[in-house]
Amino acid sequence: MAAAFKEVADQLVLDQGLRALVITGEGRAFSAGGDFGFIEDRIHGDVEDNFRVLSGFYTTFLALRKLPVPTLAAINGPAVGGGMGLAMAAVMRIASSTAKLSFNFVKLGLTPGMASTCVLPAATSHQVACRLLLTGDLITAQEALELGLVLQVAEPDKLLGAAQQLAGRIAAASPSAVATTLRMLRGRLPWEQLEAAALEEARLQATFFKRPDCREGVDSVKSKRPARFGPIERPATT
Ligand SMILES: C/C=C/C(=O)SCCNC(=O)CCNC(=O)[C@H](O)C(C)(C)COP(=O)(O)OP(=O)(O)OC[C@H]1O[C@@H](n2cnc3c(N)ncnc32)[C@H](O)[C@@H]1OP(=O)(O)O
Repeated sequence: MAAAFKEVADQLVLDQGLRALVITGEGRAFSAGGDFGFIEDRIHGDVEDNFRVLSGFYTTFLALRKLPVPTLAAINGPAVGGGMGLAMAAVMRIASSTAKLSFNFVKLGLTPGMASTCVLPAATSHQVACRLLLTGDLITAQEALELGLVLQVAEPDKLLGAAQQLAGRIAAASPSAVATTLRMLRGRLPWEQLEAAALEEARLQATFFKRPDCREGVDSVKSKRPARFGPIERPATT
């Protein structure tokens, strides 16, 4: 899916008529993040291989931030882990009133990915980033609105329309003024900084997959039971 996503993003870069992009999930979720099967592969994988796969995975989705037009995420259902990271790669987010959002990495015994430690404080506040990344709390769309994580909450049947309306208002503005404004807004969090954060996070996460806490975290999330994590292990370094 990441490869297909990158292919579409690469084609869209060439589309001179594109003014704004709306992304949403198919089915009832926006994205549940890393598939359990993919996570199992990382648990059994070699650290270097994990790093290669994770860095490719995360930088692919962050490619949304390289598109010359604003991307809006219409969060139609659960957005968790890397799925929430994907929503954060958009410049604005509108959530369905039924959506649930979480950066649940720590609940899986993992450190964050998708440059979340860099993107989330910049998009919200340091306090909000600390709360969401250190607890892995699953929050409602309404709470996400109060925390400034999403711009708007819409009823499920109005979600796509609300996102398309916002995209339409962007499309009606001067394309070159929008493009330059977007470039300046993005410049406050330069791509080099984002990429460095994504790579540092991928490097750390690659090692955390190999720890017993990850096995326990995944089992507990899958079976919806409280986790029994071990004591602090020797701090990992990048
Ligand atoms: C490198 C990448 C790192 C990451 O992205 S880390 C994050 C990985 N993702 C997760 O840990 C998400 C775990 N899932 C959940 O927390 C919950 O689920 C949700 C909040 C997404 C949705 O909750 P609810 O609406 O109550 O649905 P439900 O009954 O828990 O799940 C519906 C079906 O979806 C399957 N499912 C959920 N998440 C995943 C996943 N990540 N990979 C594969 N399957 C998943 C379940 O097992 C179940 O399936 P069935 O209907 O057959 O029982």
